[in-house]
Amino acid sequence: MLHQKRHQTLKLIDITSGTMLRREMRQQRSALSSRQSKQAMLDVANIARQCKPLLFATRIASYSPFNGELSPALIETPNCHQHFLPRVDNYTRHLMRFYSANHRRTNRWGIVEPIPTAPAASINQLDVILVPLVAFDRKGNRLGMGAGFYDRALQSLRHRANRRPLLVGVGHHFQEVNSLISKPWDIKLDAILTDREYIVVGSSLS
Ligand SMILES: Nc1nc2c(c(=O)[nH]1)N(C=O)[C@@H](CNc1ccc(C(=O)N[C@@H](CCC(=O)O)C(=O)O)cc1)CN2
Ligand SMILES: Nc1ncnc2c1ncn2[C@@H]1O[C@H](COP(=O)(O)OP(=O)(O)OP(=O)(O)O)[C@@H](O)[C@H]1O
Repeated sequence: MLHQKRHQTLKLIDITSGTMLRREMRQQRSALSSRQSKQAMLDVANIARQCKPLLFATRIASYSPFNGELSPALIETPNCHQHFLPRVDNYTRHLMRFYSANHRRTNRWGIVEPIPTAPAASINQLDVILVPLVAFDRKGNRLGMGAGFYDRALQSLRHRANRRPLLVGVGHHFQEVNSLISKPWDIKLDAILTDREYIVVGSSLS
């Protein structure tokens, strides 16, 4: 009951303040035990089998989880022969790009990222981008870490309808909220993959 009340409150907070929602969700994520995180990792891999674009994709950008993010590490991508990871090149200029994941190091936040000499991928060379998130809604709105790295990195997709990567948000089911306010710079997700379901945005099936 208490849990339900808290959940309802969260959904209201969401409408007024992304900052508070972000803090709540990040706390909830970090509070998961390692057993729960491992189970969620197995569950999301299972659900990902319904995501056909992932099975066929040859170039995929994913992320190396930190801060309680749901790990995509066990998701099967049988046709992927080029794997990319994000790297923040300039924190103050909010510059993030995707680079080949073949050689990696750990950065100042403890996130595994490609080394400086790794080849870069332009956004349109990618088939699927697995996007980490702090909160999401079923309309494809996403709340991230709050630095605008993904929104800026993906902004070229704003007016591009064809030949664009599929943007698949990945998060725990409890990171869903009723409705997030869409900001002018936000790039919407095409789908969301959780440990419980694969949600196709705009599909009545989801
Ligand atoms: N797994 C994963 N990798 C990712 C991202 C992500 O969200 N998830 N990013 C998506 O953006 C980029 C990293 N973005 C980050 C944004 C904020 C903070 C962070 O911890 N900020 C501190 C305060 C900043 C500081 O002074 O270091 C904080 O929020 O407490 C870390 C990474 C690139 N790689
Ligand atoms: N394409 C853009 N051009 C200029 N500024 C942007 C752009 N995208 C985001 N920003 C700025 O970045 C800041 C953070 O945006 P927002 O709160 O939407 O981040 P987020 O979605 O939580 O983070 P991220 O995109 O890194 O996952 C905002 O203040 C916004 O002004």
